[in-house]
Amino acid sequence: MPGLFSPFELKDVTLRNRIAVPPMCQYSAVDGVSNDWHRVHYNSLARGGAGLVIVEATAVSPEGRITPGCLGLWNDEQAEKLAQIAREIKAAGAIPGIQIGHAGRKASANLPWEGDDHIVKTDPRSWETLSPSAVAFGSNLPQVPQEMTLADIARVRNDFADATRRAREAGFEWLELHFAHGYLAQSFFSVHANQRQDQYGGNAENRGRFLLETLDAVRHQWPENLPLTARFGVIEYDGRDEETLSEAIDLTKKFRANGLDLLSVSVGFSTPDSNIPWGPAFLAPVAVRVKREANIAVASAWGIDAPLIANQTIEKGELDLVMVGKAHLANPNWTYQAARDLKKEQASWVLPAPYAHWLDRYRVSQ
Ligand SMILES: Cc1cc2c(cc1C)N(C[C@H](O)[C@H](O)[C@H](O)COP(=O)(O)O)c1[nH]c(=O)[nH]c(=O)c1N2
Ligand SMILES: NC(=O)C1=CN(Cc2ccccc2)CCC1
Repeated sequence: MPGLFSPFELKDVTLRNRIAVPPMCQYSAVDGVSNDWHRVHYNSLARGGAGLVIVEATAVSPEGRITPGCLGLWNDEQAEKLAQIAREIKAAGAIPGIQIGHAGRKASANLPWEGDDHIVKTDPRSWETLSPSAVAFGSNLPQVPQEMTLADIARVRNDFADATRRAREAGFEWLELHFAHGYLAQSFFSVHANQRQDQYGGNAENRGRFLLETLDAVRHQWPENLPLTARFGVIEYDGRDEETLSEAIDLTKKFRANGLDLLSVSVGFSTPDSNIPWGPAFLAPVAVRVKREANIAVASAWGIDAPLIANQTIEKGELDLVMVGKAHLANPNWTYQAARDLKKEQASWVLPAPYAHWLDRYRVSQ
């Protein structure tokens, strides 16, 4: 059986295969509350056969949203609506995951298809952004954020813990902390964004402190028997990669020692002046290095959407989980298509009975 379709056990959770739908913002919420767009979206992805479906970046507080259209988990109404989505993902045979995060200095932005830039301050929809230091990202996000006080840091850490409790009560079985893509946690780790002189800035240990403290606060709210994971930008492609990777691997070892079960390896996106080597599975070799050197289960994404390549990364023991993003927006049944490409005939292994029964038996076309 192709490695891609082998089950994956992590703590008390078993995924039916090694395919995950990574979090992908839908920018379709009002006041952070999910609606029918999200229900149909996540149901179709779960019915498509992936082993794990991770709900998009969900903000731990109102100012932690990237845009006004982002989901939140800072109140009980949001949690109740998300609980229905968790139930429906599970009913379709996938494990329900959710990513929680804080957008930091990338917050208060227009939807991607409405500018993808900071909302002008005179617009009542805009809000003040927070970051380790008063340093703007630049480019399309020029707003200078407020430097966080120690009280801000403690509050946001508690917001992560509260959102974790709500995620657990909503029935999610896989938690992913958003420590990547230039958002708040990544910014604390970044030499570009973090110029603090206190215990949260300067050397790599200090720049990792917020992430470790947040992991610790979350771990106390998340059940010991369910996977606790993080998506972390381990490389920036900013000319400092060896140093960043080495620091990131050291921090990942500390994450593992403090209860992290898997790392979803990604890019930092902390500076607009990066030189990303876009291409099929470009990040896979970096993920393999993190897996080997930090000795932790890893998932990775970024152009790993050719079934043969995806299957190869699993069978060669390079990745434990493949995250297939944009390809799932084009085809929610990507997993079924991959099963056919890999000649794993039994559609019933990846699709619900109303579809699989007929596809298994009466396929006249190729
Ligand atoms: C529309 C959309 C929205 C999001 C994303 C991407 C896209 C296209 N991505 C990144 C995504 O999870 C994935 O890592 C990348 O898209 C790379 O994988 P693919 O090359 O698309 O398979 C993303 N990543 C993340 O950690 N949290 C998120 O909420 C989002 N949101
Ligand atoms: N919330 C997130 O983590 C997001 C990540 N993205 C990563 C990305 C960067 C560049 C190209 C594609 C995707 C885009 C949208 C939101």
